[in-house]
Amino acid sequence: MTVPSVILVFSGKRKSGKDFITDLLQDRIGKDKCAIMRLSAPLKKQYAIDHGLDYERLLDASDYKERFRGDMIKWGEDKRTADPGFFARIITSGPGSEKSVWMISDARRHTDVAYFLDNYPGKVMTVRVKADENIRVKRGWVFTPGVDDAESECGLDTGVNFDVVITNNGSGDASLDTSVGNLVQQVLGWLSRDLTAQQQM
Ligand SMILES: Nc1ncnc2c1ncn2[C@@H]1O[C@H](COP(=O)(O)OP(=O)(O)OP(=O)(O)O)[C@@H](O)[C@H]1O
Repeated sequence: MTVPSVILVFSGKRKSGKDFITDLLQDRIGKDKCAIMRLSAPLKKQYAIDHGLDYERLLDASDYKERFRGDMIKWGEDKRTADPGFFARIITSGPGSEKSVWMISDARRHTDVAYFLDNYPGKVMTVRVKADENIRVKRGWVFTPGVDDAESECGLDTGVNFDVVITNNGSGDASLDTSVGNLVQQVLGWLSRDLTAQQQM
């Protein structure tokens, strides 16, 4: 099993900007050091295969993805209930797993967070991305019953003491720059501590 120096486990509501923030962090930390891993990626691939669908179209922000979202969520929940580490194990053994910083961009349930905390003690930072509802609407979010009130959206609303909370109401927001900058510094700090520890071994 590859063990990175830092694992950032992200969660947040739809259109809060999880992808935007993880992309930003990856640019700042460096693509050579940092991988973005999506728990939903193998879910979509396997769901597409099982249901004869177009995998590429499930990945983008199209209506196609929205049409299948509800059923796909249920299918994934059933898989995760049977084996909570099923998707996490797939993404952490694939491309990018050799890098020292992993960013899991879409944790949804307590079992997702628990998987990383249990398997990588001392390496995990939990990060919550937040955005005001009106901002999420401007980004295209429409409340969808069965999706936005499901466990996959609300499972982490309570019960996790997030290590970092990022408020992402827009790129002109100075607090966004500050919180991203602080997180980058923390990650670099963990990386250099790990490097020093390895050199002393
Ligand atoms: N700070 C920001 N400045 C400008 N645009 C942003 C910002 N944050 C997010 N966006 C834009 O808002 C849209 C939604 O963001 P993003 O895809 O990152 O959200 P998400 O939380 O990953 O959504 P989902 O859960 O639906 O996949 C994207 O078009 C993204 O570029």
